[in-house]
Amino acid sequence: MILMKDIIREGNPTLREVAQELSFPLSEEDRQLAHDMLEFLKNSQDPQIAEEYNLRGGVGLAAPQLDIEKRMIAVHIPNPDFDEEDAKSGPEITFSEVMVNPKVISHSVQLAGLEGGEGCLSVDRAVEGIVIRHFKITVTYFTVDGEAKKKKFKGYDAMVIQHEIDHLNGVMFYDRIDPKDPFAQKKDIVLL
Ligand SMILES: CC(C)(C)[C@H](NC(=O)Nc1cc(F)cc(F)c1)C(=O)N(CC(=O)NO)CC1CCCC1
Ligand SMILES: [Zn+2]
Repeated sequence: MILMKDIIREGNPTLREVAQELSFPLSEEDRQLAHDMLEFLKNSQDPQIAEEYNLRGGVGLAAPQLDIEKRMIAVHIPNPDFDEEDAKSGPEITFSEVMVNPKVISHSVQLAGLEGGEGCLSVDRAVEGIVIRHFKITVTYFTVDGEAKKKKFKGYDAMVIQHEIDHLNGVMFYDRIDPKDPFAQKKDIVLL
């Protein structure tokens, strides 16, 4: 199983590399990697397992964070409004998938950012400021079995996916904080 010690931290040059596309069919090794990445996210969101193995609760992970320069990301996004007492609150998990060779093929003009800023499993410090991203994105990607997919994301899910795809291109979240206006007071952005 993937542990925090397997996640490389800022300063490791791999985090600034552009990762390579995978070809299909995936090798057994790449299929195992995909499984392990998604399992890490599920483990990290399980209070018992996270405590036992000292895992930071993660919603997304990109292969370069494991020092593997391949275009593969895993996301396991809880529904912030989920309430087990209220069936109307929707599913517990909004999106859970390993995305191979993901690509943003179009996006909204409208910008957005998480009001509380962002962090990163590879960054052991707080970096303040609004990370400016697209409010809506359309993404093509392949599943582990090589099935081509195209999906639209908006809001929080779109933020997570953009954060992970950035890792495939050597971009860190703080690269997208405007140093002259870190709290984006002068920008027309949707605060999430
Ligand atoms: C860096 C960290 C703070 C751990 C961040 N988690 C997070 O923002 N909230 C969270 C965690 C949960 F477990 C369940 C939940 F619903 C919400 C995260 O996983 N990432 C992923 C990452 O570092 N990928 O490389 C950072 C997020 C910042 C915005 C998008 C992803
Ligand atoms: Zn990250």
